[in-house]
Amino acid sequence: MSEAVVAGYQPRPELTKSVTLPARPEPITLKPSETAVVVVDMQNAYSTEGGYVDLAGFDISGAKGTIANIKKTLDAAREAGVLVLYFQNGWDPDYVEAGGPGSPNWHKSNALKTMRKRPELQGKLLAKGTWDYAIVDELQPKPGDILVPKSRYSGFFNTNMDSVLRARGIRNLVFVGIATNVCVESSLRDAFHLEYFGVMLEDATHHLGPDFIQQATVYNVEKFFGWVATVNDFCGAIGQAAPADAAE
Ligand SMILES: NC(=O)N/C=C\C(=O)O
Repeated sequence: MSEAVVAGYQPRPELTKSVTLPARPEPITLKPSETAVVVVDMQNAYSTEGGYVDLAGFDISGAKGTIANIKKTLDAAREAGVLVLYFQNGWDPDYVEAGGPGSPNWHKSNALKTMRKRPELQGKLLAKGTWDYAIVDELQPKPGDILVPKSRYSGFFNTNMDSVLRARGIRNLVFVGIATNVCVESSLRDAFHLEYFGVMLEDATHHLGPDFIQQATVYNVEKFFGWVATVNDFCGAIGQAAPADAAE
């Protein structure tokens, strides 16, 4: 059955107009109706002083600028009718979803390791319902956005992400968030293997670790897994598709 004959279905022809996004290694053409912006783990844990990665000893001084650039990206995306999806990383308050010693996650998660080293933090890091788990105030989801909870680095693993996207005919994913080299890259790689076209906005992502690690992911995405673009280029391109009355 064609979607257009379903009662109550309201096609929005302006969203099917293609725009060309300047990107590396080459420009990519996107239809807003087939595109989603994926906001990766913009929780206090990853971008606010006193959150998990700060307590674990990572430098998050660049996170404020990343938040501002993501906000700009989301404003432009929503105005153009582009779907916005949020990943939210973490586990139940008892950390059952984190896995025990039989899970590599138990051994590699710096949140779990930090809590084992500092027992007074137990229950506070990345646990559902805590300040650490919450999305930062500046980027609170808006009506119509979709939230996908996840318990490992890739937002496609053990989540409904693929079904959510396929049900809406989404083919292109524009990734922003923290951390470039962990959850952003893991999710973009999985997106590639599931036949999605992944774009990373390099100035709306932030890395965990030395600066060269940001460049390593940019190289990987550009060369092997997708496309790299900037916030200004994305906003400029997607603005071409925004309904004429949206700016009034
Ligand atoms: N959101 C992320 O990239 N997370 C990275 C590390 C972690 O969650 O421990």
